[in-house]
Formats: sequence, C-alpha cells, structure tokens
Amino acid sequence: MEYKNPLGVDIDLETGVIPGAKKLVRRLSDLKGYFVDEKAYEELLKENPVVYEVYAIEQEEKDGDLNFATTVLYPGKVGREFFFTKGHYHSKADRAEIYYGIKGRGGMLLQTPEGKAEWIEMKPGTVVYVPPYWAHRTVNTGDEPFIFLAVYPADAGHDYGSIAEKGFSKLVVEENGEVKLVDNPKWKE
Ligand SMILES: O=P(O)(O)OC[C@H]1O[C@H](O)[C@H](O)[C@@H](O)[C@@H]1O
Ligand SMILES: [Fe+2]
Repeated sequence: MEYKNPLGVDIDLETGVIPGAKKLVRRLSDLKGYFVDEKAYEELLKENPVVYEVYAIEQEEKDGDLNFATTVLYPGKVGREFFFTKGHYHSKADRAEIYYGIKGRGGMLLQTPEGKAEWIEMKPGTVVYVPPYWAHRTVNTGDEPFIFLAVYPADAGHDYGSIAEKGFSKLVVEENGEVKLVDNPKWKE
C-alpha cells in the first residue's frame, strides 16, 4: 500500500492565500452573460476588474479523497447585482460540500435543479453545508473582500452548464442600501 503524505498549511486569514496552492483568477470578462444588466456589464468591462481568486489544493479525481480551496471574492456590483462566483452543480451531482466564512460579509445562493432557491448569510465563522444536488454560488454583499474556505470531494467536479445559460432563479441585488433577493427575469425552467 502506497500512502499519501498528510499536509498542514496555514491560510493567511487576512488575504485568503494558501501557500503552495494553485491560483485561479476570474476577471469580469470571464463572466460574460452572467449578469442581468448587460449595459452595466459592458461599461465595467472597460476596467475588467478581478472578481475573484481561488487558491486550491486539489487531489486526483478519486472518490473518498478531499479537495479544499479558499476564494477571495472582491466587492463590487454590476448594475444592482453584487459580484458573485460563477456557481455550479457538481458533475457528480450527489457530492456535498462545506464552506467556512473567514473574512468579510456575503452569502451563498443555493438552488435545486427545479429552481427552488435558498439564501444563507455568511460572516467569519459561518459554516454552510451544501447538500447533494444543490447548485451553489457565493455573493459579496459587503465593501471588503469576502474570503471563505470550501472543502469538497475530490471527484465532485464542476458543472457550469445550466447556470452559465440561465443563472439562478433569484438575483442578489442592492435596493435602497439593502440586500434583496429578487426574481431573475432570465430564469426559465
Ligand atoms: O467554480 P466557481 O463557481 O466559479 O466558484 C469558485 C470556487 O469556489 C470555491 O472555492 C469552491 O471550492 C471551488 O470549487 C470553486 O471553483
Ligand atoms: Fe462546489
């Protein structure tokens, strides 16, 4: 039997950086079609800001093993919509996931394939359990980077397809200085 070596790493709780992790950067241009206000999107695209960064320690895609990653989701809005991660189902749809809030304010938007949505607020210390089959997207509703850790099965995979196409059934927007969930006009079952 070949055993893997255990690993301990210290997350920088101020920046979210995991030393030795693979870094992924998503700019606004990587999120084409994701925000409802296309005019506001095109306008902000001139600056093409970084929307989020992911620092991931990933294993081979085998069942039983675990990946983990931090995400640094920057503050900002496209029109009334707060910056968010793309959001995905798992390719192996029955795989669950755990998120843990480290810094900043935000929340997670989850939904079933039928479009039943749930919103869970997140702050430092919040643990969110993502059950099997639920799509999940994180949203920064604050004015500083929203940083969190996620732990997920190594064989879960990312299925972006249907979210990329029609999004979530709800949008997370700012209305009169408050965070509101409203119906997504682009959502069709
Ligand atoms: O993949 P996205 O929906 O863009 O979310 C960004 C990332 O968020 C977390 O870090 C998850 O653990 C990653 O699996 C995911 O890739
Ligand atoms: Fe996931």
